[in-house]
Amino acid sequence: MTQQEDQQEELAERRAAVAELGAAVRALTDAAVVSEVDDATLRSVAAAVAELVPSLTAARRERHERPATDPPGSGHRWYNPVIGAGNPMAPPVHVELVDGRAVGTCVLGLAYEGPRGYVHGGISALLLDQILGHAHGASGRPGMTISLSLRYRGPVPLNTPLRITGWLGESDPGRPSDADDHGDDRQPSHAIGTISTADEPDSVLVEARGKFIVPNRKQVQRIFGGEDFAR
Ligand SMILES: CCCCCCCCCCCC(=O)SCCNC(=O)CCNC(=O)[C@H](O)C(C)(C)COP(=O)(O)OP(=O)(O)OC[C@H]1O[C@@H](n2cnc3c(N)ncnc32)[C@H](O)[C@@H]1OP(=O)(O)O
Repeated sequence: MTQQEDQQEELAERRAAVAELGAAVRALTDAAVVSEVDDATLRSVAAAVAELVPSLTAARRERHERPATDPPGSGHRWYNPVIGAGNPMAPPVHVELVDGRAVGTCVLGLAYEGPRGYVHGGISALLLDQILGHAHGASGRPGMTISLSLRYRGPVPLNTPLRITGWLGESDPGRPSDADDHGDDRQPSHAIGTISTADEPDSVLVEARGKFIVPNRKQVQRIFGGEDFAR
């Protein structure tokens, strides 16, 4: 086996272990928010969970440090709060590119509740921001959101397969389209997204409109210390 194959196998192992822990803690979260067991049981589970923390934090990363799952150039985000299999707060949403559109699927449990039985509006915004980011990134220029507005047309049901779709709209006609003195394309991209149930994809429950920019060199330096932020 070559050294590169060795590294690939190690990476796959690491990602599988991270996804396993993510799924286990996600199941724990789901159990915690639906549980109606007695107080003594809640307290004993709380104590048992608290005892587990030090075994995880024995080796930890800090802000700006890459996790072992996401080596430079991979473009992976195993702890992303929407798509990351390793992040227990992520549903996680499974995203595919279909005919230039980003299409996400997921089921949201009671941990994401806003109005009783329905998804919290902030969670819908989180999901849409991410899917718009994928639609923008699909053009080969991953960017950052500079504005996001939502129209909540109908409540989004929990425990129901959902479909989240994002695509790019027309560019802003009021702005220059060519590289200017910043040396970058300064024209923000408009992205549009929707949430519906998988059963009724044409019935839009939430609609989002966002603007994305591709940070120029100075901005990448200022915000990310010069590292290619999308890779
Ligand atoms: C496959 C992969 C999947 C990848 C999938 C990944 C999906 C992840 C999706 C998650 C996306 C996120 O959540 S991103 C995180 C949320 N977003 C952020 O944190 C961005 C926070 N904002 C900032 O840091 C800043 O505002 C900046 C860097 C964007 C701009 O600040 P600045 O450099 O001081 O510029 P400023 O003077 O404010 O800007 C003046 C005007 O120029 C515009 N402008 C500024 N920079 C640019 C630019 N680079 N390009 C165009 N336009 C620009 C501004 O919008 C503004 O327009 P006007 O207003 O005058 O019209």
